Amino acid sequence: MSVSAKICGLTTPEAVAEAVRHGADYLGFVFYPRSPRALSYEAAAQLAAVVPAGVKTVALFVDPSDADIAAALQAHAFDLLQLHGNETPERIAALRARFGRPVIKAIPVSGLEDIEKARQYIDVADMLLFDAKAPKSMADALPGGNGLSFDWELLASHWTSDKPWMLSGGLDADCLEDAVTTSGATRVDVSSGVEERPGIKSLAKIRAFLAVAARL
Ligand SMILES: O=C(O)c1ccccc1NCC(=O)[C@H](O)[C@H](O)COP(=O)(O)O
Repeated sequence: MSVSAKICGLTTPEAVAEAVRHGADYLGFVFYPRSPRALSYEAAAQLAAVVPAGVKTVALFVDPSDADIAAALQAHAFDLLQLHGNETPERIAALRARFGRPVIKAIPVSGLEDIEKARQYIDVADMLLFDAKAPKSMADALPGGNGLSFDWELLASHWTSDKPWMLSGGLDADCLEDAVTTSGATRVDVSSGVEERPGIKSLAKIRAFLAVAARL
């Protein structure tokens, strides 16, 4: 059994092609202006246009307006929406209904209470993405893409729902096997761990990450 993989924060045609060639299942495009991976809708649409049908394109937002999502979907028919902010269950239900796209809801995790809080999204999101919550002391933290991990054991011990979920936060080719074995994840997501520096993906690290995912 291989583990499904999402490569997030892609910014160049070369990185998109490498991720597709080596078996990524999902490709994420970040629409959050403060991110070093942020793209315009037009730039992301150009990258996504060459992605083959079997690979899902994901448009990532933080507390978007309806107009933000409409503009992205007008530029390209992204397959899924990923919401990485403080979106409520009601907001997610409304966005799903309006835009007809499956929603991945990111859940920031630092402790057991965060796993419990995720339950409120089970009925409205199509998939959950458990990501590390940045500590308050990290002044320049983003809502995601910080290269931080959390205690993977929390998921194995406390997450009991059948709702599809992804493990995220601080993953790379070196820790992926341990992360998957410890958490029980069957889907994983990475950004910083396949980069040379923030916003610049490493083709070699993408290959190495996807090779581990494929053999797990
Ligand atoms: O990647 C970003 O810059 C980003 C900015 C704002 C919200 C979310 C963001 N990324 C979300 C992702 O899906 C990342 O892949 C996830 O947080 C894991 O990141 P990393 O720990 O760097 O692998």
